Amino acid sequence: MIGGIGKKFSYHKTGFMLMKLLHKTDPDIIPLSMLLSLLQTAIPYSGFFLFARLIDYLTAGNYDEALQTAILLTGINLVLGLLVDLLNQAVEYKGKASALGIKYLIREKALALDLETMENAGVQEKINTTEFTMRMYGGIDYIAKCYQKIFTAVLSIALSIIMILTLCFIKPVSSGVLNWTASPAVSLAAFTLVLSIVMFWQRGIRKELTQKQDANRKSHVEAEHQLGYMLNQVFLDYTKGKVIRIFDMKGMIMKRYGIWRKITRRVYEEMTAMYKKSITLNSCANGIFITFSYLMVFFKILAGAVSIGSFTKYAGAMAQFSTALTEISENNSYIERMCGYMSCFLEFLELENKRETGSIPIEKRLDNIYEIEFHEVSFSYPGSSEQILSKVSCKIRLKDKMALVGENGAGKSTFIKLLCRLYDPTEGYITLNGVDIRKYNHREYLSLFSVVFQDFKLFAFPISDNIAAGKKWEEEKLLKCLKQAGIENWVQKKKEGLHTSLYTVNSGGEDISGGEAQKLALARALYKDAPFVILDEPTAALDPFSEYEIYTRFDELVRNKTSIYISHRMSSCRFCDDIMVLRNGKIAERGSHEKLLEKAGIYANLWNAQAKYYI
Ligand SMILES: Nc1ncnc2c1ncn2[C@@H]1O[C@H](COP(=O)(O)OP(=O)(O)OP(=O)(O)O)[C@@H](O)[C@H]1O
Repeated sequence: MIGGIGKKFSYHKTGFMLMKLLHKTDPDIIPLSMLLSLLQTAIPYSGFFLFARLIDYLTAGNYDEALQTAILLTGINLVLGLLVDLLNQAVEYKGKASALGIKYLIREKALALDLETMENAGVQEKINTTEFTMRMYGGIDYIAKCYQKIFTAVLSIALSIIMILTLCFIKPVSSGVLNWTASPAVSLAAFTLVLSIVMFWQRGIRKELTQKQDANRKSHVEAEHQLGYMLNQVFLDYTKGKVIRIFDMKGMIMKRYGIWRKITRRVYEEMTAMYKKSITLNSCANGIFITFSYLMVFFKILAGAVSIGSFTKYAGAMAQFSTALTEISENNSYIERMCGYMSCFLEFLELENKRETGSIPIEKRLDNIYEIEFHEVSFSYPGSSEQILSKVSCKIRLKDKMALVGENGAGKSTFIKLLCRLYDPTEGYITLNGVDIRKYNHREYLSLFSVVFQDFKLFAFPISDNIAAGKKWEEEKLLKCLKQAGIENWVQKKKEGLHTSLYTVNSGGEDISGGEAQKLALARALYKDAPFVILDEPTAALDPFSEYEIYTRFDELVRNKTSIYISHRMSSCRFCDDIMVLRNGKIAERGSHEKLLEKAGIYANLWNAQAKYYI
């Protein structure tokens, strides 16, 4: 399932799978948490037994034994308390470290997935939901903590049931009405009845809470996502500051922010009211059970079934039982809330890379004889019915300089995305040297292309990492590519040279102009030295001199390679051997510059329209 916040897994199945994942990242956490639960349970119960004994010794006047019991009680409490503290810290620390490891897993998967899947709105929603949940409510370590608390509560319940049943079955020694009220049959029946009422009540409270959480989930995630966008990419993104000021967008931005803030506030208020209600109702259920417990023990003491010292033991066990029921109910609600969100994370991890279908390696050819052909290729973007390309068939001629021309939105960039297999055709297929490109190993196939995208992206990393794309770089080759792109002098003037960081002005980096950035993007494409060079509007931000230089060096830049050039500057297309004109999703015209002018069709119209302004 790709789209939306799904509920593919049940809450506890999600929880179980998350715990498995946590166990994989650190196999110690779960055993340590279980040990912690055992110790946490041992503290109150050892206390109940020893305290009961202490009171009995005191009431019987056995002061020596009373003193020994008091010392034992204090010692056990001290040792267990210390161990619980140490274990708690270890589990907490390990949990946080694993949560970071799991965050790393998300980022690694996001980079490994194919672009088509990552662009899908449903997938983005899954990532947003996971990130938001971990930020707002804690990560998988928090869910593990809830499970640990539930485990402690279950242990506590098991011990208290044994004690309560023992108490129920102890027969009174007195006669009359007390004999009847404290009899095992009545004690058992009363205990079962009160327990059923309390459990039924708590189940109702939890169900209502879960329904409310489910209803609020979608709007909550969307509102938080919008607020996150406003905060990180509008208010704090100084590069948008000039547009905001020139177009006086402050009012509009604050209004939008206000709307989303109102939605989040409403969600929080509703959830807080619901939590308050559930805590109050749980406390009432708790109160009923504790009152019943005290009465039962009280009757047993009056009927002579147990000693006065046993009051603390049995009443304590019953109070523990009731608290443990509430703990289970509350932590179950937290788990349901978290797992409701975090099931998205598991669905995201399950997504498969659509591009990892092929395995044929790409033949390494020094002669660069790679021939690509489109066979009746049609394409619509996922989720859209609009056909961007329709039954396009064409061969990209070997080592030609080809130009792709067409009006805005004609599908030129889409053609390139299909060629590089960032997307697969909806119909038809593409071949490389006669073999369907889906059969090739995708990473190897991608290595054939060097592209300067229209929206080329540089990163706030050093220039060297931007150009060599993080690979081990050779200085000489790097400088040569920078020179070919016309930006070598600019880089050499920088104090840090190739190590200069881009954009991070606040921490010693360099802010760069649009044209400089485009030249660096061109240098990156040249450094890759792939057999296909694709340049999508590569000179749009360049000044006339720089553009002229690139054109004159174009032959040298793409020598011995197949190149595809996309530009709305028609004059640049004349350098190309083959021009393809796209219109309405089809190849409307194809030929050399001279041939297409002669044809007096779309290309000639585009050429003449532009030529008019340059005469
Ligand atoms: N990721 C996407 N999802 C949906 N539609 C898209 C996506 N990318 C592009 N389109 C649509 O596909 C059509 C072709 O876009 P494309 O970018 O291929 O055109 P182009 O010829 O390169 O345009 P331009 O000359 O303006 O750069 C456009 O209508 C565009 O809105």
